[in-house]
Amino acid sequence: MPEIAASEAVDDIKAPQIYLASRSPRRRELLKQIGIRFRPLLFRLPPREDPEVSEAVLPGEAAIDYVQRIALAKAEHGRRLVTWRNLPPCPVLAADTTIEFEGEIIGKPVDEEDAVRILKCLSGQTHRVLTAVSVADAAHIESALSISEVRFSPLDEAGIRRYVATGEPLDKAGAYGIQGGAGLFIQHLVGSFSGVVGLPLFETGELLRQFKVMP
Ligand SMILES: Cc1cn([C@H]2C[C@H](O)[C@@H](COP(=O)(O)OP(=O)(O)OP(=O)(O)O)O2)c(=O)[nH]c1=O
Repeated sequence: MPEIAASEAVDDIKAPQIYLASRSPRRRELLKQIGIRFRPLLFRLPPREDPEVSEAVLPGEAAIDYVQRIALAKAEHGRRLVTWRNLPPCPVLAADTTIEFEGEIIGKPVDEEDAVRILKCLSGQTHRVLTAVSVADAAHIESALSISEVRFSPLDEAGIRRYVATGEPLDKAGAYGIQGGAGLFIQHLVGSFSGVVGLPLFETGELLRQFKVMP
């Protein structure tokens, strides 16, 4: 995990405004973009069979409920870590991103073939990207939701396979990164670019103002 180790050194600052309960390099970059001083709480990946926060979908759960439930659970987990580690009090921020297509929830691909299957589904179609952000301090927890519509151009199998071979889709909901090579696939976006990347900056700013982190 050199990516995490590198940002660990850069972001583990002495006087954070918030704690970040996320391992996503995209969320770290987006927080830096708006000048928030944050201290990451999560470093090494938990074992797959024992995740810190279960991301299993409940039977019949809608994407809009799912994404908000998981963002809240991640923020609550971060808040517990602050208590267990006896860290100075600061709000904790967490987020979750998921894709909704034809009523189905699409998360991260399990492997390359799954990424190919997902991208074939999204090809030539419009899907929704939902990102929920939650901020918690000892007394409160508040959340915001960003929903964007993304239209993919029709993709051929060879193009999909070339993209999947880059490795970019594997750690991303919907098996693509709008901020990366998949930018070539996006015909139309209605909503929040930063929300699709994993942290909607407008909604995040509003939440951070509620917690007096930003003026
Ligand atoms: C659709 C899309 C998703 N993504 C990413 C954002 C999220 O990091 C990821 C969805 O997985 P998440 O479970 O939301 O987040 P994560 O596991 O990466 O990080 P953490 O739980 O530690 O905060 O997909 C992109 O980077 N670009 C895109 O265009």
